[in-house]
Amino acid sequence: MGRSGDIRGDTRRGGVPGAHGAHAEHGPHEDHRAAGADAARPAHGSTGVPAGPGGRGAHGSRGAHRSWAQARAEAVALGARRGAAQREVPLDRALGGVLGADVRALVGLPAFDASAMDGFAVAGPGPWLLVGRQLAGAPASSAGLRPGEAVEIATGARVPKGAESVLPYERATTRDGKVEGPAERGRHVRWAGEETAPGETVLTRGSVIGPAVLGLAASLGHETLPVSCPRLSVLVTGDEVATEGLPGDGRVRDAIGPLLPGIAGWAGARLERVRHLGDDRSALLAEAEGGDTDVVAVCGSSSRGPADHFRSVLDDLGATVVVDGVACRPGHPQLLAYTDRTVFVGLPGNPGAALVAAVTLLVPLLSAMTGRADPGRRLPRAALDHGVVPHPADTRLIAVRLADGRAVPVGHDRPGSLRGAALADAYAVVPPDWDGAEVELVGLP
Ligand SMILES: Nc1nc2c(c(=O)[nH]1)N[C@H]1C(S)=C(S)[C@@H](COP(=O)(O)OP(=O)(O)OC[C@H]3O[C@@H](n4cnc5c(N)ncnc54)[C@H](O)[C@@H]3O)O[C@H]1N2
Ligand code: MOO
Repeated sequence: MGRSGDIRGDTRRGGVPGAHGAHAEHGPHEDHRAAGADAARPAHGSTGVPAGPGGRGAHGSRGAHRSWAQARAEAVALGARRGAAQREVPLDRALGGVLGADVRALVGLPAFDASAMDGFAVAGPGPWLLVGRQLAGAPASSAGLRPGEAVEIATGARVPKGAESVLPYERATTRDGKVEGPAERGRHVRWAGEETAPGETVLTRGSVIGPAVLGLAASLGHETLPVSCPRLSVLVTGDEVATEGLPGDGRVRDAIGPLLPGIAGWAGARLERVRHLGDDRSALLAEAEGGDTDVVAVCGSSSRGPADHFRSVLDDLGATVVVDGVACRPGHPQLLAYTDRTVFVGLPGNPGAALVAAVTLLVPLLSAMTGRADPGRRLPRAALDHGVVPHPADTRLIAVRLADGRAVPVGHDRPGSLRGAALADAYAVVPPDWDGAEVELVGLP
């Protein structure tokens, strides 16, 4: 509804008559939030936003909005406190996981003295009498070499005892069963343990298990790796939310369930299941109470409407609420809470806002649970279109493409839409006091 999704209209100063950039991202329907949402907010947050009538938000809030940076910091701190169970996973299933413990070398690398070249292993000064051949995988003769002797040797073959170097073919001359050439003491042999000592720590907890990690682990003799992987389940609420078919006539397709497996995997977690509950409070309570995962994300119940039961369910569970509202646009209705068993994250129902909330709370939480760095925070700062207007109180997250070191808004980034995010490489983080300097970027998977 309302204005075109063109970013020029949405974010450039003066692009829309009378529109402030941040406010303009909401359609006319939602414009009550431009003026009213601040008043409708929970009581004083760190952003200095005034409370609604009676000192509480118009929604009867009990909490205070966290700044966007504080909210992320809270999620990281909670994730680090909770951690995640680790289990031994066979190498062929560990790709993409996160190491739950340091990995040590079970053997030194190389594990034996091995030739680094095809040629001749030689002992003492030359010329050398050729006494045999040593191929890779073959046992070395126990006698070894005496000074003045050589064996023809293949790359990767065991270097016999007594040999001091390998003379590559291209530097050797052979005549009458003898070898000559400029052998250099110690050269062209990979000596046992010279690269990695036995017992040395080669990888640390929190490292992402990529292909090279798997190869390294195998070369060090590991069959399994300690993988730490928080388990996430998702509860999608909303009677209007359908899982198939064409949207319309009051029904929307679930756009959050399909994006969360990728978010979870990116953050080093595993999404166990997505359940659709309608607006049934008792079902939400039962699922939240009986969950067997480390983290439960509840979608579409983060506001204070008549069918938003998440807060009262958290009350019933005796949960401690850490974050109740974040001073960011979109995505301000977000929640972070925990019980002894479970961490809960509340994502707004508007899909574009849900993705912003996911990178604000869920990804930092899950990555901190495994001790890994937040995958969204790998990008350097970038210059941003100066036409972007900051929100007076909230941090804006603006979908951008990255080109030549600049962040270029892609538009289409209304809270209810994922179109902008689908086109974007990252969100540009525009704090309320933005002065046009380079902005932080939060990468998207
Ligand atoms: N009086 C106020 N009303 C609202 C405020 C406010 O400050 N004061 N904030 C608005 C904002 S911002 C958001 S975001 C939403 C968040 O509300 P909920 O998390 O409770 O979500 P719902 O109300 O259930 O849904 C919002 C919107 O999103 C659609 N939806 C829900 N789930 C899905 C899904 N899985 N996939 C696609 N679309 C979904 C739903 O149909 C609604 O259109 O509250 C505002 N209200
Ligand atoms: O704009 Mo709401 O902020 O859609 O989360």
